[in-house]
Amino acid sequence: MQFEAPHRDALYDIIFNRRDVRRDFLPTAVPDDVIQRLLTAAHHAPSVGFMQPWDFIVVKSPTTRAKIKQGFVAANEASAKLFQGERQDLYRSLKLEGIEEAPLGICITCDRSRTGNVVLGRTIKPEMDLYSAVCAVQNLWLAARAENLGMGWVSILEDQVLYETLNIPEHLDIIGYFCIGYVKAFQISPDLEQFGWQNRRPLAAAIHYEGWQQDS
Ligand SMILES: Cc1cc2c(cc1C)N(C[C@H](O)[C@H](O)[C@H](O)COP(=O)(O)O)c1[nH]c(=O)[nH]c(=O)c1N2
Repeated sequence: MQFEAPHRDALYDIIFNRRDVRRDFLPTAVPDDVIQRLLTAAHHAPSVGFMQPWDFIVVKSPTTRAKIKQGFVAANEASAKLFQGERQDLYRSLKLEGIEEAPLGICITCDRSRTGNVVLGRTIKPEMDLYSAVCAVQNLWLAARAENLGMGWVSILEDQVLYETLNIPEHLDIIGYFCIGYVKAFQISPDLEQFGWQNRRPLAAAIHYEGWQQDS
């Protein structure tokens, strides 16, 4: 298949308009066929040795989400204390999850033992399976945006909370917990930029031609 300009433009629109969404969620349920499309997109991510090390745990129950939220609250309090003075005040003012507001949660795990010990492409760099699972995250994020669904990554959470609440087998690694739902509006720029936490770095500062230059 040869893609034309409208396909290309649509993909770039999705990439540039994807946001980490933690506020403005609507309670509208995400239909099962939409969830299936999202997970199919995630499942088509690249993976080292074609390991497909991910699993997807779909969470809809408000009771389960309330338990996960409790875990966030504890982790967020501990995290806030790591910042000092005004920075801590700013941290505390940020909305960093939408666990209870978003009607859908998805936990993505990584089975590092899937397909055996010696995996094509992971022989030298063992972390490649984890990176593969993160590729599934990004597919999910972009597919969600294409469905006009907001999605937010919640990493301010002890893994143990997810192992216990979601009954996740110990041999799986936890990649992340994601809040998903329709939203009132998508923000144009990242919340962390809007609220003065961190600006986008200029692209030029991130590009290095022919190797790392002394002054970069
Ligand atoms: C691995 C990882 C983990 C987290 C995040 C992202 C990623 C990649 N981000 C979202 C992050 O703050 C956001 O992506 C950046 O601020 C850029 O904003 P946009 O994603 O472009 O809207 C995030 N946001 C948040 O509110 N709570 C969180 O716990 C996390 N954790």
